[in-house]
Amino acid sequence: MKPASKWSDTFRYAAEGIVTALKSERNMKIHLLAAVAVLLAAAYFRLPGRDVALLLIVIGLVIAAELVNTALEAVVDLVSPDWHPLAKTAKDTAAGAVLVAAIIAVCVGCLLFYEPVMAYFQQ
Ligand SMILES: Nc1ncnc2c1ncn2[C@@H]1O[C@H](COP(=O)(O)OP(=O)(O)OP(=O)(O)O)[C@@H](O)[C@H]1O
Repeated sequence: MKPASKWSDTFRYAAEGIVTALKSERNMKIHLLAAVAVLLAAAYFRLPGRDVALLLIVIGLVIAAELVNTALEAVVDLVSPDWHPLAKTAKDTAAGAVLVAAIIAVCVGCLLFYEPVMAYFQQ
């Protein structure tokens, strides 16, 4: 039986997974840059803590969806390197999950930034 891994190993493997996804997935880099830009904008417009918490939730949702999508792509490429309709379904639906999360994140961002941005330009 495989020996139980330590907590530190668990975190290290998870960090390796995140770094691998960041290096290999262009979309992951875009999501991360967008997240940093949104959080900087939230600080600039002094969004209340509750709104920042909502932004963190949707940012986490998008990044987690992209990580799962990356994992699924790797598994599909491993088990089905040749074209297969089920491989297509798996990859397309996983990509769809990222798209849904990203659309929700953009909607939440628009709702939260609308008032402070309008107030800024009406000054
Ligand atoms: N083995 C396969 N069988 C059938 N269709 C596939 C297969 N591999 C990829 N595809 C199709 O090609 C699309 C792109 O697959 P690919 O592995 O290149 O993902 P990707 O474009 O790199 O995704 P991402 O941008 O999220 O990294 C999939 O969504 C799917 O429709």
